Amino acid sequence: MNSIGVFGLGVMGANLAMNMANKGEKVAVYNYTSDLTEKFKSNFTSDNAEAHYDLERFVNSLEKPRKVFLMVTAGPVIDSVIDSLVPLLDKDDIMMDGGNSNFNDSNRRYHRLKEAGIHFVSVGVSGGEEGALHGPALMPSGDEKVYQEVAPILEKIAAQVDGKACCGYLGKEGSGHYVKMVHNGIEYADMQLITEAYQFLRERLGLSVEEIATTFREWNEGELESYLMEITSDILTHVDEETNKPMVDVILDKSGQKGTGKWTSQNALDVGVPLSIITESVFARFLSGLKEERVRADQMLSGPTKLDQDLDKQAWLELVRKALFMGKICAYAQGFHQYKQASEAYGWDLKLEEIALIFRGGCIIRAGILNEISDAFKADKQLPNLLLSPFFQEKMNDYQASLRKVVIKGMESGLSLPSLGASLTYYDGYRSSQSGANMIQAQRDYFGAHTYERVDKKGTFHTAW
Ligand SMILES: NC(=O)C1=CN([C@@H]2O[C@H](COP(=O)(O)OP(=O)(O)OC[C@H]3O[C@@H](n4cnc5c(N)ncnc54)[C@H](OP(=O)(O)O)[C@@H]3O)[C@@H](O)[C@H]2O)C=CC1
Ligand SMILES: O=C(CO)[C@H](O)[C@H](O)COP(=O)(O)O
Repeated sequence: MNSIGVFGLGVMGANLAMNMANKGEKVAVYNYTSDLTEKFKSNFTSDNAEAHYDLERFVNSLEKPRKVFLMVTAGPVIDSVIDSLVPLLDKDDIMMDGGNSNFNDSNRRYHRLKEAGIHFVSVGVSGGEEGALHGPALMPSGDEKVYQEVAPILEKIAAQVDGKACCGYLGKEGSGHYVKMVHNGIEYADMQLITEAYQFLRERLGLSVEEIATTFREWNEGELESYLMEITSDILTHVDEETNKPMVDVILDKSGQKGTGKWTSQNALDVGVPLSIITESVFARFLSGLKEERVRADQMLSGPTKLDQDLDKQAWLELVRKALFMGKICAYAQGFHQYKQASEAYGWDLKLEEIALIFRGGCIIRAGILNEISDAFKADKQLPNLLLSPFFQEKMNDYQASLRKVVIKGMESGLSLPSLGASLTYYDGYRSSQSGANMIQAQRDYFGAHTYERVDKKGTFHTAW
């Protein structure tokens, strides 16, 4: 009998199944069309992997309670796969969904399957193809007791950092997919911030692609150490064989997106979290999609005509490095604020320090600084915002002037820096003991008699303006 079944042998499913087999699990695999099953069989031979072409045989090859891991296209496909599996499963069997599913769908599926006596575990998966094969970050949720039954497999196949699996029970219902969704939001912000730093270095400081590759490699050895920094410096060393130009210059500047960043921003509006950096990163992808319009606008709309003197390269490199680090921390602060708020709103009891530990390995946003982020939430379970922890408070106080200089210089030069700009605006807004909201309240009361509170006495007031 097999200990687990993987349904879906696309990029992620095939690699996860190989990972499980390589770690000693007896894995049954199935794909709803036979082509990918054939491909899997020709790419991978192992005594631990058994390919099936018949769904019933696939299910019956599993030891009870059966554990089926779905790795198929997120959305309605998951529901149709669940529909096909439910009649073949027994009470107490366990279904896991590793796709990038919307957490609202996962909540619905959890309750629907519960009624059918089947346990549902949402498993956020990050790490791409390589991670799936060698060790992804896994973000599981559902019933804790049920998680304990699948934990030995999940924790074995996950990435390991300092002897700890990048996998752990996160909370009830579909909270695992929620954690993965916000992970992707942070991923969008991190990518956009690196891109803006790259644009500043190239377009304003005049560095060559090779110089930026070297700079990013050096930065990756310090506090900016991260997977995204590493792959960006590598991307910048690639040359297109056809044109002999840097690969990055032959790629069309229109970015795709599959929806998780947008969902993160949509949910931030629902739970009331200022998620400006991540949301600006989503908007930047939308703006990038308007390629033809942007080309037209470039010919019609003017920017600054004259740039000031040449900038001191060494000094500005350090300013940009600090600005990038600060932007990244502000993006993490927003993402973790969203976890905190959602945890309260949905009654999930998410452990922020555990989430940061899971992100340390396997996933796309893995970064050295996650140790400090975890420490900050561990030291103060009630910490309202990462920026208020002693470690990050000191960093922010030290780096804010750099971020300010880079944003001002970039904007003055006509560069569009939505996420660095949003980081600075967030930082200044968050540290403002006096916001402009008194004026908003006055305006609301003026046109709509919405009332306001006063600074000098308790109560609700209205003025006959
Ligand atoms: N790629 C990545 O980096 C990551 C992806 N994910 C998530 O993992 C999941 C799988 O992604 P990935 O492997 O990249 O995608 P692929 O496109 O490579 O694979 C999709 C899988 O879904 C199956 N599928 C599609 N339609 C149906 C259907 N109607 N019924 C049954 N099966 C179907 C496909 O089978 P067939 O080809 O035969 O149609 C295939 O096995 C997605 O939810 C994705 O969001 C999560 C983390 C990272
Ligand atoms: O989940 C992932 C990484 O963590 C997937 O690669 C996802 O597709 C990335 O999102 P997008 O395609 O919207 O950029």
